[in-house]
Amino acid sequence: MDITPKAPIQTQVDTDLARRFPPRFLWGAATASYQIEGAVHEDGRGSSIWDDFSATPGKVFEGHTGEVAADHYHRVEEDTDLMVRLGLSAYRFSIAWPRIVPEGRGAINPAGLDFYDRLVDTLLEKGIQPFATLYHWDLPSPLERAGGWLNRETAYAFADYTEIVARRLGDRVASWITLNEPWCSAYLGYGIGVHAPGRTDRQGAIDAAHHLLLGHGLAVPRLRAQVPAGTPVGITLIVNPVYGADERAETARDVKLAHAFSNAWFLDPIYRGSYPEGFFEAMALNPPPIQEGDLEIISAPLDFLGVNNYSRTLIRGAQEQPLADSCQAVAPIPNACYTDMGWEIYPHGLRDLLVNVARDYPVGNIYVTENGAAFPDTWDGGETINDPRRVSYLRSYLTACAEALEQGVPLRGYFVWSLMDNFEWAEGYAKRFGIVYVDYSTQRRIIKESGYWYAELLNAFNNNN
Ligand SMILES: CO[C@H](O)c1c[n+]2c([nH]1)[C@H](O)[C@@H](O)[C@H](O)[C@H]2CO
Repeated sequence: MDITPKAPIQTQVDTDLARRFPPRFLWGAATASYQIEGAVHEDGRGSSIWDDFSATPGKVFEGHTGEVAADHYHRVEEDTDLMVRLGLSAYRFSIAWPRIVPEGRGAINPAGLDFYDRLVDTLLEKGIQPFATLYHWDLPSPLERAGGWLNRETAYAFADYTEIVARRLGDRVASWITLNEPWCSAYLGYGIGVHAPGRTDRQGAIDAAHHLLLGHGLAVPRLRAQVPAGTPVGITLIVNPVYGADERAETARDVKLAHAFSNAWFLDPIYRGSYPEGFFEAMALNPPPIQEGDLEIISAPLDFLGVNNYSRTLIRGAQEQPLADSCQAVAPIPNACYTDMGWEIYPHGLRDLLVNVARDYPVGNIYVTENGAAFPDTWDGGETINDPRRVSYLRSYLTACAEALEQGVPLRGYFVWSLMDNFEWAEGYAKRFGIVYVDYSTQRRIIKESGYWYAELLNAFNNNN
């Protein structure tokens, strides 16, 4: 049965592309609590570091905050109906720790659990698999006041929070993701301060990263104890393919450093039980405060790796020995295309990283848990928004996924970022990633051309299987 809405514009139906994906491949869209929910003062929700950061003048574009965002908190029915219209088989969302345990530790807020209970039940009623991320950056403010991820205790608080959520939702959530991109939390939040909590201490980034990883490792067994046997548990990491711009030895050296900084910093402890050799020296920093047994905890076996990828890094080596986080990325690249974030569009990078990660690490299954593009979409009041560049971006990156599958990569699903336009962190609402447009003045949702294209692709896939 063809359930897709008739697109008001003719979108080329990529039936050939759809045919390249195996039966039971999951097709989803992803969001995150602080970016879409709004309702930050409702039903007992506590404050998060992103409430504090966005309220701090100069931190977020034009002082934008997540106070209202896309008002998803009040629009679950409407937004899950949108997911049905798009033909999604899964939906990746994140749970706001401050809604569940407003102080970070201690008292539980029943209304917070009730909200996600309703969301999960609604998704299941509409035939959509819930993929829950436990932490997508909205740390409860009281924990930050106690040191945040610089404080080892936060890792234990995260494990306690995880158990509370899993006890309530564990019987219905299809798959669990502990952390979203701890690299961002650690480096952007504690190292260079462009994300919450806005600290600028590179050693702090190393220490925070360790405690985020420790929280992940502590949370895994607590999750597994509360969910049905076999429920997949994983983590989502940025994985950024790094290439050399030339054949010089210093370029090869710097590519290796940049890979350690971008990827192995987290992949190695999780999947190899140790940090990459020489990494802390290459950062000219001290190792984090590792305690006996930490790496065993951190490398708890997982069922899948969630990969977030949007672009690549191209490196031109510097003569002198650089720090790992100062390797000379090359930009702009002649004849390259860029999204509105200034990220190069390079779909081969996704194929290459999927092949390399599956080869180099025992990741089990892989999901692309985020991939998408920001472009300066505008709405003229019409039935849709023409965003041909996003259609082209998605077609090219999904082709890369198909190529990776054909090379044997155990890719089990793809989540487009994002279901709808939302609060893009320090960029506020200035950057639009959605396949659905949000008119923030009215909260009206308008499916973009890319949304109709994605729905047609999923429908073609369903018709093949
Ligand atoms: C550099 O790309 C990162 O992998 C990345 C990109 N993104 C992310 N991580 C985050 O997980 C999302 O919350 C962002 O909204 C999204 C778009 O910026």
